[in-house]
Amino acid sequence: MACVTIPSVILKGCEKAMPLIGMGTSSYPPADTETAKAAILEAIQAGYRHFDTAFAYGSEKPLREAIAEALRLGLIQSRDELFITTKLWASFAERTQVVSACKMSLENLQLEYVDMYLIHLPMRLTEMISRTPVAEEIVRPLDVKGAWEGMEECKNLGLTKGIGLSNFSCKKIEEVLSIAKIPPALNQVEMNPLWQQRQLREFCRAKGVHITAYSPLGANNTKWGDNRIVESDVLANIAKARGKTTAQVALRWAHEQGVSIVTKSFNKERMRQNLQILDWALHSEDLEKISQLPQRKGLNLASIMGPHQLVLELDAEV
Ligand SMILES: NC(=O)C1=CN([C@@H]2O[C@H](COP(=O)(O)OP(=O)(O)OC[C@H]3O[C@@H](n4cnc5c(N)ncnc54)[C@H](OP(=O)(O)O)[C@@H]3O)[C@@H](O)[C@H]2O)C=CC1
Ligand SMILES: O=C[C@H](O)[C@@H](O)[C@@H](O)[C@H](O)C(=O)O
Repeated sequence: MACVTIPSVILKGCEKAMPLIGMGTSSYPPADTETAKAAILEAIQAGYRHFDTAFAYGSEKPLREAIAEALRLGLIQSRDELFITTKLWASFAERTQVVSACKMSLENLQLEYVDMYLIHLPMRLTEMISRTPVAEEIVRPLDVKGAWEGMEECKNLGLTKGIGLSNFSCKKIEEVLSIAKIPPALNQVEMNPLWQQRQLREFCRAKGVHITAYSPLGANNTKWGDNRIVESDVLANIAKARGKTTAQVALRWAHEQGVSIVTKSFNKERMRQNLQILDWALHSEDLEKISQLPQRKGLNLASIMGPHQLVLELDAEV
């Protein structure tokens, strides 16, 4: 089967162009190493070159094994052909720990550098946790200045080609911009037809911060998502009219908004289907219908971390 070529975007302060569609590696229930590795290899064969991982997902090691295997098999000639994003976990989100946390991820990945390093969440945990929800005492506000200085140090040391944010609101991004020597290249947030992020996108456009959409399919079949996108009648009707699947309509919609996408499928057919969104377009009446869909946030941090005051406040920010 043919391998799709995915267009890339040049990001502020990032030395490497980022493919506009990336493969997510956060799976539920968590995939075992062999399953994740096989899926990533399959994705490379399908044409994916951007992989989104995080210290917290436990998918850095399977990704390392898949990269090594892809090189062995000659699916790629060099690691440089891949764009690897990983994330600073909240338990290490303070000035003195950022660089060592980045090195820990590099060790897990067996890479000399990643292409993008993101602050995973706009909060700090005072302990390493292996399960959620967490106790309220360990949840702290993020020291934005200290954490961002640590991220800048990672970039200056050559541990990453670019640095950015994830799950940051307009207010929190403003705080970063007010102290940044290197501005954040992007903010990775939930975005899909049912949570379109209009306000945040407008703000980021004005500030030159790129948006990456996560859970573009609403993360169906995971504990942090639901089936409201893949089972939406409005999207299904548009899909029928265009001869596409509902998932492709959701992904094409995000693509047409000028954002990049990270979406996860460990299924050979679906991961290929999700790349077939580049050579057709939604009609203006489709876009009109999608713009009228009622909005609801899918991923609330409080449902993961616990309904703690600080977490509820973060969830309320846009
Ligand atoms: N920064 C952050 O805080 C967050 C980042 N992320 C990142 O974004 C990635 C993608 O988001 P995610 O939350 O996984 O959700 P997605 O919206 O990408 O949905 C993934 C789910 O949809 C299924 N699926 C994939 N393709 C199709 C299809 N064509 N038709 C029907 N179902 C499909 C997958 O199952 P199957 O594998 O069986 O196909 C999986 O259950 C994550 O893997 C992670 O890397 C996600 C959440 C938070
Ligand atoms: O333990 C918590 C989880 O890792 C969660 O907070 C994040 O990982 C987020 O859902 C994501 O998928 O990026």
